[in-house]
Amino acid sequence: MTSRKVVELFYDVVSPYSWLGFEVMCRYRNVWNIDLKLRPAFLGGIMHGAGNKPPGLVPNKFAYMTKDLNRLAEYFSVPLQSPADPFEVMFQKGSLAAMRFVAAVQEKEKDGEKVVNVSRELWRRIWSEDKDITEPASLSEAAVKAGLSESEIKELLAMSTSTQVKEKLKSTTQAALDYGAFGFPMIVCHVDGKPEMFFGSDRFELMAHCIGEKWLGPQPSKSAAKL
Ligand SMILES: N[C@@H](CCC(=O)N[C@@H](CS)C(=O)NCC(=O)O)C(=O)O
Repeated sequence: MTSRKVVELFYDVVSPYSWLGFEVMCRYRNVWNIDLKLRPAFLGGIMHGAGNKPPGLVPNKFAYMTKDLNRLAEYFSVPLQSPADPFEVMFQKGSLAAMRFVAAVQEKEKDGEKVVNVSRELWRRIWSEDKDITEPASLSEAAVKAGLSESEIKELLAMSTSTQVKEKLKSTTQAALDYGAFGFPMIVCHVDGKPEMFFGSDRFELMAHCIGEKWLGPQPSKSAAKL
């Protein structure tokens, strides 16, 4: 077997398209010969640093995205549902506290699955159940569902406001900007020592081609069973 290609996934739980990208990459991490590195970062910092603005602020794009996300939820089999007030959720409440919490989980926990599970539970809250992700009690509920213990959660909540964790989130966000990010999800595939950057959850076929793998659709285990 040739050595595994490193694939970095930059994401923020405020981004519904990142949820789709995340679930697909989690499904493919044992199908493709890749070493998937999760890179939780802050989309607000990307928008600011890249001089971009969220597509949801353009009324026609917002209307299109709402339809697009409904279709994609079904296509990707991800239980994504828009919250009642997406503007409040995305632009007023935001995800800074949540992403600092995910960064703390990544900093402390050796078990990478905890980052996967906590991220997924936060997405589920904001993009499926229309629940808050800004209050410590909300982060705590997500972490309990992700299987973390009360004592772990207490320590992680304290860590998430520390300078060390704030700097970690900042530096991951800066790393994404350095690769050329202007939005999320962003996937960086390291091919022959060169980083190849892909924006969005709609570039998997092209990405697979670039890393010499096959795109088997959004649910590779189901397609493999059919072959
Ligand atoms: N076409 C992409 C759209 C992804 C997308 O719109 N991401 C938002 C965050 S949820 C973003 O960062 N957009 C920046 C931009 O469109 O310039 C996909 O299907 O995944």
